[in-house]
Amino acid sequence: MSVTVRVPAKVNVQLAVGAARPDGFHDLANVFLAVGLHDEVTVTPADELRITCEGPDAGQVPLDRTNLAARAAIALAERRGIEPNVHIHIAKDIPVAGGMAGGSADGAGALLACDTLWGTAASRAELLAICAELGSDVPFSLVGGAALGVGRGERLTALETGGTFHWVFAMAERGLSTPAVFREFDRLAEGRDIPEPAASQELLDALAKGDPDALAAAVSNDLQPAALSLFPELSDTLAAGRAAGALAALVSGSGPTTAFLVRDPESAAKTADALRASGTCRTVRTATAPAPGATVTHHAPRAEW
Ligand SMILES: C[C@](O)(CO)[C@H](O)COP(=O)(O)OP(=O)(O)OC[C@H]1O[C@@H](n2ccc(N)nc2=O)[C@H](O)[C@@H]1O
Ligand SMILES: Nc1ncnc2c1ncn2[C@@H]1O[C@H](COP(=O)(O)OP(=O)(O)OP(=O)(O)O)[C@@H](O)[C@H]1O
Repeated sequence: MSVTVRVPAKVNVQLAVGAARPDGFHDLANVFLAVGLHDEVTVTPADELRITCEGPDAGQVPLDRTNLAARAAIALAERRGIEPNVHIHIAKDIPVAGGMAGGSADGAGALLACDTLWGTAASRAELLAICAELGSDVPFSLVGGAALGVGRGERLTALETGGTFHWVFAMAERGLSTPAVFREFDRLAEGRDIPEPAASQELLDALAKGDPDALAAAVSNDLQPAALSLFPELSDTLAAGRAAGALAALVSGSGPTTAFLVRDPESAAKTADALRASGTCRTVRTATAPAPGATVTHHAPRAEW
């Protein structure tokens, strides 16, 4: 028996960040949009917990119990008093440490895959609670679509989207650590009053209408100055995308992946070509949004030999 789950990456179309809380986290108004770049997580019964990973960034993925997919399997097994004896294979297409919630996607994917494999029948509420324990972005990886996340970003409200949005993503030569970017945000914010984070009504209306021009006018990312401070070369990538005619250019979440909103598939191809030619990034991908959340794509008995 094996189960495969497909899980999307995300881009944050608004990331409003409040002051650091006593627990070190920051309150957010985090508008997530799931995009059509995916990891696939396959689980198969095994003698002990084991992780393998394939894909261009596989070398950077931890294969021990710190992997979010392993932590998800362990969390569910502990709740049911069973052993997490499963082989987890990750086919990784989401950039690692790119600000697109790749590790979170694998956590949500492994959780849904193990629940299906083990027949543990967790409710949606229990799955979401386990996701929130694993990381702030993990609940969104499970639900996908578009959502507003408050608190650490883990308390979600689904959002309406009125159409398909076209995106181009430029992956950088190196990663950025999410905690380091939040620390840089705190450093840059020192001595300033930080307003309570709030979702922008213009942005929610633009999503609901499916209007790319209105969305482009409303996107914002409070972590962008911190990401650019740690990785100044990203300004060149943003400038290259803007010069190619992107409607909006922004850092995705904590970066360093940069995201370009474009009007249609033709503009996506043109912007992607210009970014590739600019020599300011490692790889370039196009994708549409919103994409569905974690989905079981394969659930079958192991082939008989
Ligand atoms: C930047 C985003 O990707 C935007 O969606 C998320 O806020 C980060 O989500 P994530 O990677 O799932 O983050 P977590 O694993 O929960 O936390 C990693 C670290 O990021 C910082 N962190 C994260 C979320 C948050 N609301 N405030 C924070 O300050 C903390 O230093 C934390 O120790
Ligand atoms: N399944 C996983 N895939 C990738 N990285 C993982 C995984 N599990 C744990 N990690 C660790 O998490 C770190 C961040 O990886 P990840 O790809 O999730 O970053 P990210 O996309 O920037 O995250 P986010 O957008 O949620 O802030 C990696 O450097 C790695 O050490």
